[in-house]
Amino acid sequence: MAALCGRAVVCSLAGLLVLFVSVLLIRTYTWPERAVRQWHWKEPSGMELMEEEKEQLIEALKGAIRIPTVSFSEDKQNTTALAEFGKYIEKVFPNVFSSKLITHEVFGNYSHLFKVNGSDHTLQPYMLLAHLDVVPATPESWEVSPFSGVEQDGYIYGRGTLDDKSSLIGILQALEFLLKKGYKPCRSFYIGLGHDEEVFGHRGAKIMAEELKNRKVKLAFLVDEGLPVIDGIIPGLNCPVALIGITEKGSLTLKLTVNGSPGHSSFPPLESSIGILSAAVSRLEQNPMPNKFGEGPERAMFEHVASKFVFPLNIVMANLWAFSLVVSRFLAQSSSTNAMIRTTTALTIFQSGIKSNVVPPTATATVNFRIHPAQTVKEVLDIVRKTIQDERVELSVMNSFDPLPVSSHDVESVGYQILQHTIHSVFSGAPSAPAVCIGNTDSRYFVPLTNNIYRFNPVILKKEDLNRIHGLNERISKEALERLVQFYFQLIQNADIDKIPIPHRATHEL
Ligand SMILES: CCCCCCCC/C=C\CCCCCCCC(=O)N[C@@H](CCCCN)C(=O)O
Ligand SMILES: [Zn+2]
Ligand SMILES: [Zn+2]
Repeated sequence: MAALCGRAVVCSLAGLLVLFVSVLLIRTYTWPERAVRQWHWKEPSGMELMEEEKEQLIEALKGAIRIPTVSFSEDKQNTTALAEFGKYIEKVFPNVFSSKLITHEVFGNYSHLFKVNGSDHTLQPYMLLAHLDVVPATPESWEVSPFSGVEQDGYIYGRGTLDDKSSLIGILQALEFLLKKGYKPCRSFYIGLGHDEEVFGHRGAKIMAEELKNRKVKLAFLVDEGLPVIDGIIPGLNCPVALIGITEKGSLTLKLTVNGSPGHSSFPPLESSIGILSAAVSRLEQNPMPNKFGEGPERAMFEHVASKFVFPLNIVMANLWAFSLVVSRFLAQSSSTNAMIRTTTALTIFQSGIKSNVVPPTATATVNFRIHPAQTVKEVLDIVRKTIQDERVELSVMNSFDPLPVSSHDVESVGYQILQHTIHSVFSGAPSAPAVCIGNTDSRYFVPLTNNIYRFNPVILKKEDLNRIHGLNERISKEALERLVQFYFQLIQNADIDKIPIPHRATHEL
C-alpha cells in the first residue's frame, strides 16, 4: 500500500515536472510572436556617405569638441565657448542657416531652436533634441587633451564625443546633406539644441519647451539622447541590442547635515559630526533600495530580447513568470544592470574639516538617488529616513522629480515604429527593445507637448566604453560617427511617413 502511494507521488511529481518543462519550452520557442503593423516605408535615399562627406563630418565634430562648452554648475558655464559654438554651427552648416524652409531662434542666449517646415500640414511635427554643453574634464587624467579633438587609431577623442556633441553634429550634418540634395520634408520638425542640459536645462530646454507650449505646439514624438545600442553589456545576450528609453528614472538629491560640537582635537567629543554623518551614509550604501525588477518596464526589455540570449538563458528570459527572482539577483551583480532594477543610491559629495587638530562643527554629504519607475520621491524619502534613523542627521531636498511617464511603444505608435524601423535598417538588423533610461535628459521638459518621448543614442557601446561617458578618454570611432549621421539621415526621411498604416502580414517583431 505504502509502495503504491509512493509510486503515485513520484508519478505526480514527474507529471508536474514534464508540464513545467513543456510550458518553459513552448514559451521559449514560440516567443515572441507579436504581430507588427507593417508601415508603408518609402526607401530613404543616399544611405552611403561619399568620402568628401565623411571628411566634412569628421572635421565638423573635431571642431565642435575644440570649443570647451563646459557646464560646471547652473551659475558657472563657459559662456564664451557657448557663444562661439553658435557661430561655429552657423559656419559649418550654411544650408541649415540659409534655407527658406527653416526658421532659427535663440533661447537663453545660447540654446538654438530650428523649425524645418514640411509640405504636409496635416502631419503633426516631431522634434529632435541634443545639447551643446559638456561636463568638465580633468586633462591630467586623460591620455589626450579632452578639448583637442585628436584622432587616434580610427577614434576621435574628446569631451562630448559621446555625450552629446556627436548627436548634435549628427543631426545638423544629416540635415545639411539632405538640404544639399534638395530634400524637402513632408512632416515639419523641430531641432532643439540646449546649452545647459548638464546643469538641469532650466535656461535652455525648459524655456524652449515652455515657449512651444505657449505656441500650442503638439508633437507626434520626440527623440533625445539616451540609451545606446548595447554590445556585450548584458551577459549572455549574444548580439547588439538597441535600447529605446521609453521612460526615464526620477531623481532625488539630498543634502545631509550634522551639526556637532567643535573644539580642540586633544579632547574630542565622543561622537563627532564626521562620525555621525559617515555612519548615516554608510547605512544608506549598505542598505540598497528594494529590488523592483518586474514592477516597471525593465521586464518588457528582457522579454523582447529573450530569444537573443544564449541557451539556457533564452528559456529563463522567456519565462520570467518562473525565474524573475533569479534574474533580478543576477542583474543586481553589475552596476549598469543594477541601475535598471532599483532606485540607486550614489554618495557624491562629502565635506567637513579644515585642520588636523580642529574638530569641525559641521559635516555635510550629498546623496543622489535615481528613482526606479515603480517608486516615487516620497517613497524614497520615507525609506531614507527609516534607514538613517538618526535625528541628528538633517535632511534637505536639493532637487527632485518623479520618474517620467511611459511613452507608447506598441504597434500603432508612429514615433516608436519610425525609430525601430530606422534602427533596424541602420544597425544591420539589430533588434530593439523598450527600456528605462537611467540618466536624465532635457526631454522631460517636453512631457506637456507629447506622450511619445524616446531617449536613444545611435551608437554601439561596449562594456569597456561605458565609463568613458562623463569619464576619461571619451571617444567615438569614425565608423560609429558615420553610422550616427546615417541614422538621423534616415530617421528624418522615415518620419515623412503618413499616418495611415497599410495593413500587412503579421511577422516577428525583432
Ligand atoms: C540592462 C542593462 C543595460 C544597461 C545599459 C546601460 C547603458 C548606459 C549607457 C549610457 C547611459 C545613459 C545616459 C543617458 C543620458 C544621460 C544624460 C545625462 O548625463 N544627464 C545628466 C543630467 C544632469 C542634470 C543635472 N544634474 C544626468 O543624468 O546626470
Ligand atoms: Zn547628455
Ligand atoms: Zn551628460
